[in-house]
Amino acid sequence: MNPDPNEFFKNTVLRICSSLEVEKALWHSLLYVREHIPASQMSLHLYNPVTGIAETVAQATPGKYGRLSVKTHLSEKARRQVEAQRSQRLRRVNRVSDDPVAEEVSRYFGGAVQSALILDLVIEGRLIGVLTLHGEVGKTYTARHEQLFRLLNEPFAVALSNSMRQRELNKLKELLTDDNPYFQENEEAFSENEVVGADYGLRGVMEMARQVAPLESPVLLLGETGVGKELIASAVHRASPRRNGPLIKVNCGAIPDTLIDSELFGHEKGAFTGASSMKRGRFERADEGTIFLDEVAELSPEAQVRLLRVLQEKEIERVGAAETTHVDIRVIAATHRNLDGLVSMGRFRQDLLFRLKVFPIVIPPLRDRKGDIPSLVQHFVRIKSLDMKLGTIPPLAPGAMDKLMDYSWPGNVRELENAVERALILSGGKKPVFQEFDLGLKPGPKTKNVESLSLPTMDQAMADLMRKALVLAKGRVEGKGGAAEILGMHPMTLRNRMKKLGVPFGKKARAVYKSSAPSTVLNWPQVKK
Ligand SMILES: Nc1ncnc2c1ncn2[C@@H]1O[C@H](COP(=O)(O)OP(=O)(O)OP(=O)(O)O)[C@@H](O)[C@H]1O
Repeated sequence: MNPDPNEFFKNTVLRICSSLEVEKALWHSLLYVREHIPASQMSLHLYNPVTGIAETVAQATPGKYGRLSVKTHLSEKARRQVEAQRSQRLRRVNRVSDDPVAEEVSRYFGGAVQSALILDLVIEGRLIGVLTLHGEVGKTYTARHEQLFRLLNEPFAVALSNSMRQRELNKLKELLTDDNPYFQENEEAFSENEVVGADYGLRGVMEMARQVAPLESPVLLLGETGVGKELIASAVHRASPRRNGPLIKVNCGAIPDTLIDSELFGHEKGAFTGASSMKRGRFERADEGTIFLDEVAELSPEAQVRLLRVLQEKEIERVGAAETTHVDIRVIAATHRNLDGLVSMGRFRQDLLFRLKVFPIVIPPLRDRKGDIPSLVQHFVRIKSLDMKLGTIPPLAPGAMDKLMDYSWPGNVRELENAVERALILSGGKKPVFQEFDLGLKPGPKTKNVESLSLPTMDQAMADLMRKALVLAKGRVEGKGGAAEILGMHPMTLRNRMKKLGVPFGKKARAVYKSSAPSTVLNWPQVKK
């Protein structure tokens, strides 16, 4: 029986308004809609044209409904299709697989052989999301079905838009309640972001940071404690397309083993004693942004396995949850330890190291870039004087800078920062003479707080050489000027050795080698003698 369009519209709107939960409203609507249009499933999607991510947020079948967050990175072809079909707001397809966008989005749910009606939800010319109705196998939709379905644009656009607003509010509420310390950390990271020495002692580092920032590749920051690894991580995030997303820091060494799962992956309500409400983990909080895993070498073997899984699958499982959640994250890891050494001692997983060490950046210690000390001192004097409301920015006492330059700075930039602060406090802001430097700072022994490293093994030295050859060959293994030719080896033998030693090569790695200027070759991690 053909329903009167007005009746159909009115009755569906009543169902949409029957619940504040968009997934329940979708289900009620489906039960009514399928009395007039053949339908086995209805789903709601969002699309972000900047990231190219389509997200399925709710889905209903006659038997069940659910709120979801299943994200699909659309291929280039599908993204072009989204743009091309802007003028055609309703699409009727005989098989879901005939439509490049629907095919990719529904891959996760099956149903590629069903017919479908796909409606762009638009209000005041703005695309809010997409409503999809899946038919039954073998039954195609008619122009009449299309005409009825088109009527659902406005009510569903309003329902989806309200639901998304509510989701944003909940996210903010969570951030402000259970995530307060991280939120503050992030705010700080963004306001104090000047990298002193970017054009001088840290020029090589910043060049590498700039090269890798626009890519999605993981970054591994290596260097002694206090050299500025977190600062560089923040600089990479800010220069990346994810800059508007969160930068979530995890100090892997500071979380007790018993809490690490729930901290990183979150937990469901009632998952264990004390879990009185659902909590999102830090990976989930970093969704559409960057996660900074500081002191990554301190993770327990169990946590390393789970981290590897997140890096491979881009999925996490909250403690006590039956389902997995997709996360869209970029990983920056840091450590002051010698990860290769830890791998050979069996304390760090080799497969995890390969995943993290796609693009290593070594940050040199302060004693190796003394030229940065004057500008760092000036920088810290300025910001600390402002913090302390001294009302003036004091000059250094004569000779103080020479003493600062002579010192070996085992604690690196953080130690220098603290020394400046102490000197300003001692001088009381009146006579800013930096007396403490005269009294306390004697040139120390040339201490190195980086783990003492023995001679490289043959394998380490070979792997290092291969990476350098790949940078010079812009990632090409074979052919004229390729890494095999540079090293005087047969390409097949080189590939086998690189596989064995875990040196990344091939299409994906090529982009990274290509974007590394030959001048950065020397910045690959060196094994110190
Ligand atoms: N190049 C720099 N310019 C300005 N400030 C810097 C620089 N490098 C480090 N700092 C400051 O020194 C302090 C230590 O830096 P940061 O925390 O980034 O080091 P880290 O290597 O991550 O330390 P850790 O190994 O202890 O985690 C911070 O206050 C940071 O702002």
